[in-house]
Amino acid sequence: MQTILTAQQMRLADEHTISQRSISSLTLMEEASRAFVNAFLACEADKKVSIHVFAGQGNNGGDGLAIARLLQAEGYPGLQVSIAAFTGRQSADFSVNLARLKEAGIEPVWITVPGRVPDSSAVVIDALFGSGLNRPLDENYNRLAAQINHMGARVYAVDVPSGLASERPFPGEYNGVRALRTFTFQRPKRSFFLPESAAAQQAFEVLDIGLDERFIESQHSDMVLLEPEDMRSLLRPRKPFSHKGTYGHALLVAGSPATMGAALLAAKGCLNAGAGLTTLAIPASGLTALNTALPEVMALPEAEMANAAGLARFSVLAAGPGLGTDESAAAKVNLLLTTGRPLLLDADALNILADRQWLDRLPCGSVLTPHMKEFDRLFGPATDWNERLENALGQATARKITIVLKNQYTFVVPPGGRAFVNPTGDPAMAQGGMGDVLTGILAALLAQGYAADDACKIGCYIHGAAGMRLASQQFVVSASAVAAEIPAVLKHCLLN
Ligand SMILES: NC(=O)C1=CN([C@@H]2O[C@H](COP(=O)(O)OP(=O)(O)OC[C@H]3O[C@@H](n4cnc5c(N)ncnc54)[C@H](O)[C@@H]3O)[C@@H](O)[C@H]2O)[C@@H](O)CC1
Ligand SMILES: [K+]
Repeated sequence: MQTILTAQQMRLADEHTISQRSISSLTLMEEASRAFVNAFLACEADKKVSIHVFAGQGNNGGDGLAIARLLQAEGYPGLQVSIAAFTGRQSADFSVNLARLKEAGIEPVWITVPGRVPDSSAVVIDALFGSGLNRPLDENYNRLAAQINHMGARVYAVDVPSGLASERPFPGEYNGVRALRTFTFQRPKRSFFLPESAAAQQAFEVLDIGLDERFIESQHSDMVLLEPEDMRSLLRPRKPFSHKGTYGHALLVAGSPATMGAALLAAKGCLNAGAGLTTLAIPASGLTALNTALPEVMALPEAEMANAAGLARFSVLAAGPGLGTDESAAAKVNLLLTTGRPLLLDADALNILADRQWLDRLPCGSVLTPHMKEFDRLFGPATDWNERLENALGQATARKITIVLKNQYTFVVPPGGRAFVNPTGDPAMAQGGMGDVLTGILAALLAQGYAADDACKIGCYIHGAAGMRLASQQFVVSASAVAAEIPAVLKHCLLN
């Protein structure tokens, strides 16, 4: 796991590293700039490309000037450097790098009043502001950013796209530089995981600049990034002499006559993520489809969904995919709530909770898997994703539940004030049924005895990893293909 730092904590990590390694901040800046240049070389190998570096006067600008000098030494002749100096003072390391730039024979252009910038460059390096940005861009910088965006160049941002705040995007429409790619130092910034950052960058890559990892990991943070190694330590291998009873019995209450596919997808996810037994509670009209498509899965006769005592034999109770929100669906959710046992609820089960105001009946230890709209219906509207995430952090702790807030980067939010960011997934997975498969996977992991937070971390990770594996070969990835890929992904996560 990687702790995601605030801008202030990042500064402390810089200072700590500088004193611990007995190096100057200038040396660290040079190392960061070298790391940027190495990553840049991999993307822009043609040395004849025209490059325009836009630098501010802080340390991000200092990086920009060092990068320009290093790129010239790498043999890129077509370099221009512009320094935006509408306001503000030069940082000490900026000043030294300005002198070094001039020594290297590069004379920068100073932009002190708004005007037209030359727009012929194929590549822009954006080093106006980095993690020091602490207020929205004013009109001058906004205009410059608009001109850069208008150039149609391939924009590489240094550390942070200029205009994007590191912790949480500023309210309102994004008015900064729009980067193709950000090369960010040591850690992704917290705002990169919030969907509003899509306006500022298409992708980011993290560069190790040698900051002290022990110091970074000792910092308190409300956001932690999951990594492949976490799966290896969380996942448990199948045991010798084990049998189907060892791995739990999941009940999935799902499906309606028109949406039986959702129930089947959830059941397929559950089977493939290793539940010992999977039982589906579906309307009778779905039985033929179930027996044909998934012969391993059992069906619970509808009459048994009226008796809470009969549910005691299941090790996990899950509901939602394709369930509908009518009276009979609500009666099933009501029955599950009366058991007083932790529940796994998704999709329509969440809508039922919201519509009937049953949220306060939810037992501690439950897991909810809403996407944005479902979350807002349950917990109230939010003006932006940061507010929504903070609400999720508060709700999970207050209600002692785990909220899986789904998005490109899904947030697993257990009680305790930390959101675990899932890094896996691919746009090829943007298709109906994905959430149903995730619910089945989570049910299987809970049935196998994983704690709710661990089940959600593993489940989200392997679900996205399955999609990524398939997307490396395919344009689009279906939900049933993701479910089918899960056993191989689990094996890979355990072994690697
Ligand atoms: N501290 C270090 O040792 C290192 C810092 N590095 C670089 O330093 C950057 C951070 O540098 P700084 O802290 O100097 O900050 P920036 O260079 O991001 O910004 C410079 C200054 O601009 C001012 N400012 C903030 N918002 C503004 C706005 N909207 N309009 C006008 N002025 C505004 C602030 O006073 C800020 O300090 C990182 O992003 C990274 O690129 C790297 O060189 C690695 C090492
Ligand atoms: K920048």
